[in-house]
Amino acid sequence: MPLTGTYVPSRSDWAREQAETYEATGGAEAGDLRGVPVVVITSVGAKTGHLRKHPVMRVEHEGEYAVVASKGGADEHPAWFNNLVANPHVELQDGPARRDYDARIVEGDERATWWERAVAVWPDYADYQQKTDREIPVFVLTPR
Ligand SMILES: C[C@H](OP(=O)(O)OC[C@@H](O)[C@@H](O)[C@@H](O)Cn1c2nc(=O)[nH]c(=O)c-2cc2ccc(O)cc21)C(=O)N[C@@H](CCC(=O)N[C@@H](CCC(=O)O)C(=O)O)C(=O)O
Repeated sequence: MPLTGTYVPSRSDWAREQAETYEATGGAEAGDLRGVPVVVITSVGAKTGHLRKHPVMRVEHEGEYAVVASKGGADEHPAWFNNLVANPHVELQDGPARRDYDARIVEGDERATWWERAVAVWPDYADYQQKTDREIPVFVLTPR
């Protein structure tokens, strides 16, 4: 059941433009960041209940996806972190395919496995983690 509600664009112009172009073209345009594929997550705002869209790097394994709340190594989580905690039902668009998923934070060995997969796709994640004492959260999205 697709998410319904009012879409409110991100304050981050580059992320907003990438999300909107990606969605409008089924990933044919704005599909990558420095040549590495991205996917677009739609989440329900933890405070507003509005729909929020945020591109993240594509980290996929056997139909599940990792979503890394890195925010470039900032000391605070991205705002959308709170959305996935409060409202785990999200949509993920991978190219033209758009599906519903349940998001959960992973810890311990499971987190280590997914973190390794994420860094293999986007090595900058390791640099982001060096930049902050915050443990960068990893969500795993499982198809509903
Ligand atoms: C700028 C800010 O965005 P943010 O949710 O903090 O997310 C920051 C970034 O993570 C986000 O821009 C990502 O898309 C950036 N980003 C990546 N960010 C990552 O964290 N990981 C990635 O792998 C990643 C890849 C990526 C690839 C391409 C690209 O264009 C951007 C990429 C924002 O839009 N804030 C809104 C609030 C958004 C929101 O979700 N509000 C919630 C409340 C949230 C709360 O409780 O605080 C609500 O509406 O209820 C505002 O201030 O109005």
